[in-house]
Amino acid sequence: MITAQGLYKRYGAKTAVDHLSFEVRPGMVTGFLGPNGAGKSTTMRLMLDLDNGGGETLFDGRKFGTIAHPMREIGAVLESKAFHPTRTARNHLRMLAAGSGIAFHRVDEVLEFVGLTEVKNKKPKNFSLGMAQRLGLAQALLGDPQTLILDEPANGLDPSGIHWLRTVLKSLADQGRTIFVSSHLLSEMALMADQLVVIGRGKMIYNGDVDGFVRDFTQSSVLVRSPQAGQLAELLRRVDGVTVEEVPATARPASDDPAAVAAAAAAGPPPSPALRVSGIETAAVGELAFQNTIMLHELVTQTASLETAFITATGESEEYVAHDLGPAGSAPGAAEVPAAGPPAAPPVPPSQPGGPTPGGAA
Ligand SMILES: Nc1ncnc2c1ncn2[C@@H]1O[C@H](COP(=O)(O)OP(=O)(O)OP(=O)(O)O)[C@@H](O)[C@H]1O
Repeated sequence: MITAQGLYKRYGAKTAVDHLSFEVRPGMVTGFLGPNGAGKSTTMRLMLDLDNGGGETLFDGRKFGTIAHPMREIGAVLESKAFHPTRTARNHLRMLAAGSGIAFHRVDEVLEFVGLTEVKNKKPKNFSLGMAQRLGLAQALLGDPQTLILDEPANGLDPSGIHWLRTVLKSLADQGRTIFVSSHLLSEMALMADQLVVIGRGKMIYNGDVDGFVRDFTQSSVLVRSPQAGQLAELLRRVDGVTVEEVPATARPASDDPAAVAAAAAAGPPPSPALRVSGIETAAVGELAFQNTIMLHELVTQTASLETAFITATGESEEYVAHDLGPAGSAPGAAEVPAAGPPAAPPVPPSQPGGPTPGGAA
């Protein structure tokens, strides 16, 4: 169990972490979320006594500084490439093992576990970000610790690496360990985390279970499909606080397109009309339909995603807000370029997901 009390950090006039208190319980994965610059890394550094600031963090009742061999109790990765520049991956871990009284055979075990056996005699300075993350996790697991604190461990991993990481962290939690992990991959967090600590501008926004976060910051709705949708909509609109929206039917193919007509025929009759209803429980929609002998073809609760909840919860506390990019050449004076001058540059396209990022990591 981690107990953080009143964590606080200022950089000059800026308060990076503003009196944060929370608990991270064993036997589950706790996700640590917040927009860029929210104070996640600073909080993690404070927890591990790597930064000066206010507040106190206890690990199973003890301060980090009083633990004789921290690596054997707390495994942490805060920097993805914080390795010795000239040692091989294996020697880097052997050096750490020696310092904490950990048997050398454990080094080969953890390297095997994270899939780096083939490159164990290579220098990590040449590792990709994903390989560095794996080595970081190997380092954190070296002392078989009860507690793991990981800052963005999925950063740089490929999809199968991310899947593997999720399986590893969940199984470590199932063994009763305490796992505190930050990530910007919300879909991943939705699959991995049981509890969440969400911060914005250094302040606590939410501390509790994942479902509660989505419930608190989004509105769920009910999708109901019925051949008598119009009649049901009328009844629902009479209930206080209920809003009803008609869901447009999927566009039908143009009748003169033989391939589209054949595909539509193969797909069967069009579905009955649907309504999206908010402000009422799913069961109550079903009961209202039943009492009025309205036939239903579908009745389902639609829950918003963790991403939607995150954007709603942290929208006000985003530190870095993007703005629209105008077309190149729209700067003052651009219009005054003489017609005989060089042609204007084409508009800058928006960056593609996964595309190169200036100055970004390889
Ligand atoms: N060494 C420093 N000197 C001055 N300001 C700093 C320093 N380190 C962090 N900050 C500021 O403190 C705030 C919190 O930073 P921090 O890196 O903890 O955020 P974060 O949530 O980890 O962000 P990200 O998701 O982008 O990694 C930011 O406004 C940052 O600019």
